[in-house]
Amino acid sequence: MAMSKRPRTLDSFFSPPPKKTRTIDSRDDVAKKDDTSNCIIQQSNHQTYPFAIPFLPSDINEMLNFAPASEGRVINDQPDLDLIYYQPYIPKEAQKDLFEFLRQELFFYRVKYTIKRGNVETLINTPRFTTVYGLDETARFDSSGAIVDSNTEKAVTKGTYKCQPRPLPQCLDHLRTLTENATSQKFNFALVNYYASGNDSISYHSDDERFLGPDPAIASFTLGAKRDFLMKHKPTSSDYISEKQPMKLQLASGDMILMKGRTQSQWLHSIPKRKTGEADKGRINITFRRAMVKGGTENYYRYNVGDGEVFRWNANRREMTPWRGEK
Ligand SMILES: O=C(O)CCC(=O)C(=O)O
Ligand SMILES: [Fe+2]
Repeated sequence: MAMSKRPRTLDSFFSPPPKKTRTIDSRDDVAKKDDTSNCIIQQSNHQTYPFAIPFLPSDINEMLNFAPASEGRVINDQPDLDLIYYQPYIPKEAQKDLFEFLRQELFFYRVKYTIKRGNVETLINTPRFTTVYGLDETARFDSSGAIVDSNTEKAVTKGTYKCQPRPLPQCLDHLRTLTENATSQKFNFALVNYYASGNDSISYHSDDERFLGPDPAIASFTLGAKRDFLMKHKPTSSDYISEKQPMKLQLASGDMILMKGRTQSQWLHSIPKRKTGEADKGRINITFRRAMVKGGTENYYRYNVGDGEVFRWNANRREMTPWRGEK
């Protein structure tokens, strides 16, 4: 991770055109000549990406050197609750640019899947845009973008994964490294949600899947619109107040909440639908997590990429539109 620690200078973005396209970083990160402006665009690419994702612009990158922008506040005054709330984590000057960069440059999905309750199959339309990058601890991407076993370093055999895992693009990998350093936690996945309006939401759930191991730490970022984040204790025989009266955090752009300890095993969280206003500006949520086994990888791609069409932000129409291979 030497690359992400060194502040990148303007030079590496606007240097003379190279003789030929050359590989800059591990995986398929490449420097490409942009014919219109005659400058070098560094981008992350991989055979699984619908399109390449530019590196973080150098000004955003430099502003992120000042993250975390505030000290984390511990919230553990309720049974089993264990949070650190950075209000904000992303410096003020970088919040809007980072939000707009990620909304413009990432590809998203609107995942549909069926669940079976007893004998009835129900079609679920995920009420938000999603995307995911990463691989569980049993494997990693080598410098060519191939998946290799973490222990043997040998390429995993075809069919080891049913899904098609994707490496984190540089822009998310950089934020991951910063977050790891600030929290002393390790992460191998970035899940991204885009809530286009108050009609997009996530219902009460906990991220307590076995593939995360016991008491997982999850770092959760907000960019863009402010949204209410509700938390309530799971039902117990102790009848805690927090089982019925949810706690409300108004997550604002740049905020990060680290959920750890017994938070996932004992609490539920949600982003409820909202009628109008602020939410229509759109909100990005990024969660960094650490999946321990292959089942985690399969689960994350199934529910955050799925097999439907690709969406991309359309700056003219100011909405996510189906992407059909232009650019
Ligand atoms: O959007 C958020 O803040 C929460 C997202 C979330 O809980 C999840 O993706 O598991
Ligand atoms: Fe969650």
